[in-house]
Amino acid sequence: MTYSVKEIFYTLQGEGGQAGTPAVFCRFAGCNLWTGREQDRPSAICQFCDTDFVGTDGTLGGKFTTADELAERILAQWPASDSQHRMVVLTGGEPLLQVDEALIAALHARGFRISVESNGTVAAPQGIDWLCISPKAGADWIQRSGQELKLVWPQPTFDLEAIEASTQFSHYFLQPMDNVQQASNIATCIEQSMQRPKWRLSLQTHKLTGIR
Ligand SMILES: C[S@@+](CC[C@H](N)C(=O)[O-])C[C@H]1O[C@@H](n2cnc3c(N)ncnc32)[C@H](O)[C@@H]1O
Ligand SMILES: Nc1nc2[nH]cc(C(=O)O)c2c(=O)[nH]1
Ligand code: SF4
Ligand SMILES: [Mg+2]
Repeated sequence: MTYSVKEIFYTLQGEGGQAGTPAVFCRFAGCNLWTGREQDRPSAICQFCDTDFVGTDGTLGGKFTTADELAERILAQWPASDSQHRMVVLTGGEPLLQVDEALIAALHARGFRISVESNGTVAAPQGIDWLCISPKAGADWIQRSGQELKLVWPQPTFDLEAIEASTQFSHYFLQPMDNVQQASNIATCIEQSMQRPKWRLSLQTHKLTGIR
């Protein structure tokens, strides 16, 4: 398996139930719901993406021909003084187009807790420690269980009650869509959460703090 990686960087998880936790981010190139080209955005299944996941030209990006090679590059970003709190976030693009059992084993062998950010269209392999699913209206939503459901909101065709009844996650979050209507999206998320307390507000704290 050759892994195509856009970028690798060390930061704090900005979103969801693990916000504030130091983690190495590995952003895989490519997605099944958008090409990543601006001219294709209006016709894409997922049209609100805030991320450049095209190519392998970002910080420490590249093609990795083995799981061990990629896991070593990820480990090299972690503070040498710590072996107890290693966490990696596999994201993208859509990471589950590339993440396999070999990579999971190679990261676990190096003491990492493995978090994944996925759009839920691909069944997750075994061994992921924290699976965050963020479904997209209009896409096939297959992976309906995990640690965290992080619904970017509003997405008009989604119904919160129906989602609650058809999923099994440990935590449920509403994350305001970052677009020109962000202020009203935040207000809508707060209102929805207060009406349906199963859902908590997830802010993209890395954007608020100006970290990566
Ligand atoms: C860039 S995606 C990559 C992982 C995967 N493809 C997915 O969609 O979950 C990482 C996270 O950012 C969220 N996201 C993307 N664009 C956003 C936006 N404009 N506003 C808020 N969250 C956004 C996604 O829903 C997902 O939870
Ligand atoms: N700090 C930080 N936290 C994040 N959580 C999810 C992200 C993503 O793009 O997948 C992300 C990101 O890009 N940066
Ligand atoms: S599914 Fe994720 S990576 Fe793909 S276009 Fe949507 S938000 Fe971006
Ligand atoms: Mg992001």
